Amino acid sequence: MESLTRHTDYGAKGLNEIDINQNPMAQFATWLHEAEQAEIFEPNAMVISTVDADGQPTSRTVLLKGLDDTGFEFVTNYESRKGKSLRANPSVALLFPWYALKRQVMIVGTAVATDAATSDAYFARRPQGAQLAAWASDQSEPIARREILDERMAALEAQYPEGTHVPRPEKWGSFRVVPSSIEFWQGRSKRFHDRLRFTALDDGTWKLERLQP
Ligand SMILES: Cc1cc2nc3c(=O)[nH]c(=O)nc-3n(C[C@H](O)[C@H](O)[C@H](O)COP(=O)(O)O)c2cc1C
Ligand code: PXP
Repeated sequence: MESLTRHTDYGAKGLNEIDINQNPMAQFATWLHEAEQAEIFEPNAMVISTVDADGQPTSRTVLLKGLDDTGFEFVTNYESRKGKSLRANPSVALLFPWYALKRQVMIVGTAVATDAATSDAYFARRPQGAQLAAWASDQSEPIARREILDERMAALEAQYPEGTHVPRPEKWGSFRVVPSSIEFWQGRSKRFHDRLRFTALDDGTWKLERLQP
């Protein structure tokens, strides 16, 4: 396996304290826009790590669905494995792995369920198939056969013909991750990378530090 011994050079493009936006959410929006421009697959995909009631960490990918000065939003099933973990422990880590740009963004924060109106508004914008899938799936629970899921879906499609209103299941909705730190990582040659980390201060401002590669 050639990839295991490869030493790819991550290039000369740096990240410095002068050029970085002093508002990390604005800096994040710039990098997300650049990931979109680079046409990488699902630039808004992020890995979210949670810790369950027993202290066991787990990670999985979700899509970023909203971004503003207060945090990062995603949608999921509140009764899923991650939903249960977040009820027990709201601490999370987010990772945006933009390898094609030799970049990653690492966020530490706290996840809070949004209000029902926010979840309703997003659910209403989803394609009907995805709305029905949210009803059909008890996310993260084992099931004996794929056919059972397909039968559930067929029954839902009969109940809600194309174009009819599908209400949001209560078990499904959005979370907002309120960041306590945001690190911007830019890969550089010789594994001598740039790392700039913002930490939220009590007065609402951010402290910026450079970390060693
Ligand atoms: C690119 C990608 C995007 C995904 N986006 C979501 C998402 O936004 N919400 C979600 O619940 N699951 C999403 N999934 C599925 C999750 O990775 C995961 O399988 C699911 O949420 C169950 O996780 P859990 O059992 O740890 O709760 C996505 C998977 C991939 C590969
Ligand atoms: C199970 C699941 N829920 C939610 C999402 C994200 O929301 P949406 O389907 O509205 O893009 C995804 C995206 O892959 C998903 O797989």
